[in-house]
Amino acid sequence: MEIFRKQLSVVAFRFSASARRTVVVRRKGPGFLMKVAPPVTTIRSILSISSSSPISAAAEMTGIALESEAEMPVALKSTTAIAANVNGHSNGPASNGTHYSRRAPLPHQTNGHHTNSPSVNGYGHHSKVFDNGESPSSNGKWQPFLIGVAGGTASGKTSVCSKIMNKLGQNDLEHHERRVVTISADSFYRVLDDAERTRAHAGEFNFDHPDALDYELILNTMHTLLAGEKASIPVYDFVTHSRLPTEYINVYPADVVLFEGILVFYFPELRNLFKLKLFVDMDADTRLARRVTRDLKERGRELKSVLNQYTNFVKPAFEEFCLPTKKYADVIIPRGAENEVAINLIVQHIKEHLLPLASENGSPRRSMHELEAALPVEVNGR
Ligand SMILES: Nc1ncnc2c1ncn2[C@@H]1O[C@H](COP(=O)(O)OP(=O)(O)O)[C@@H](O)[C@H]1O
Ligand SMILES: Nc1ccn([C@@H]2O[C@H](COP(=O)(O)O)[C@@H](O)[C@H]2O)c(=O)n1
Repeated sequence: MEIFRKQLSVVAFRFSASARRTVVVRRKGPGFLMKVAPPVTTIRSILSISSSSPISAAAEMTGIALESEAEMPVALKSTTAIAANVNGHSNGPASNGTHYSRRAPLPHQTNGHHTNSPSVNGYGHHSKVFDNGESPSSNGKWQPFLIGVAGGTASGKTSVCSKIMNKLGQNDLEHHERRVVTISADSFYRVLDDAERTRAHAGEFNFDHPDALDYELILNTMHTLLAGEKASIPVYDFVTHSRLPTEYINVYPADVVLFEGILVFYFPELRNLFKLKLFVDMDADTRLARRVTRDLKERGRELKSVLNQYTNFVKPAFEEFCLPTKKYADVIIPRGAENEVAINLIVQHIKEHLLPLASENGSPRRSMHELEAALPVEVNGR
């Protein structure tokens, strides 16, 4: 059993779709790691997982031992800010015009075994088989692993994505080096005509109906990213209910794309692009309270209009269009971003998809070692 020594004081766990057991390792003071006997608990007490999920299947077989410690709270950002932050640059004419077209290797890929040598698809390490044994795409070419994150308004979708990014150490990387990006469906509200905009300012436009979104642009963007190309997406302004006219966000090719929004599971074609579907679950009272606070503070709204909009549109549309899509989720995350255990499980799952697998002996374990050398979360297992 090999123990990995890392700087962060985080309890971590090892969970693999192929693993049959889990070992928990806890840091006890600086430089000392202690193996603790894993209390076996059922994964369903931590998060809900639909029976069709690969995680579920493994968990059913496994009996997962988990422990968690409180972490520093993450900075919670507005959805648009997250999209801009994660994806890099608001590279409109006013920006410095820096464009990145190719990802840099991860630190562990420069140590000999996984150098950045070009492959048939031009993405170097991307031309690998995933560690769950599946091809990364149906035709054998590399494709990003698309993850959908749905949930009601203010349920914590953005915060969950932000935590995932933080735990994967992506926010500390240069934008062009990131292997995971988050996109928000908020970037894709369609352009309104004058009459619609007037209604929007009066809180009388239904932004929670699927027709409020520019679905064509969403699909085009997803297909662009799946083709491994850079996509440019609008920057949305919730104060004016419109796209910023001269700005856009460049989304660079990444291994994992998180796409979050209230209706991302509503459209069948979009839904079917997701390899993993997460639903962030939070009670309606908490969501309303958070939405009021956020909309007054960040979206330039008046209390009366927020409450009217919520009663007339947000709540009914949630029940009609969003809630029924919960059944499509592979993983349901109760309590949103507070649910460290669920988020850690998802992070672990993503890490396994980030791994370049084709190591010399083809062992996923060796790839895990490499990833742990590159990512700031302690993981041990086997
Ligand atoms: N655990 C939490 N505790 C307190 N406030 C939270 C928590 N999670 C999210 N929030 C706040 O609630 C609001 C909505 O969260 P966010 O993650 O943006 O949700 P969504 O993306 O689903 O709309 C934000 O203002 C955020 O700061
Ligand atoms: N101009 C707009 C556009 C959208 N909304 C509301 O945003 C909500 C979705 O964003 P979350 O971050 O809360 O998931 C949705 O419920 C719309 O009502 C808006 O108020 N104004």
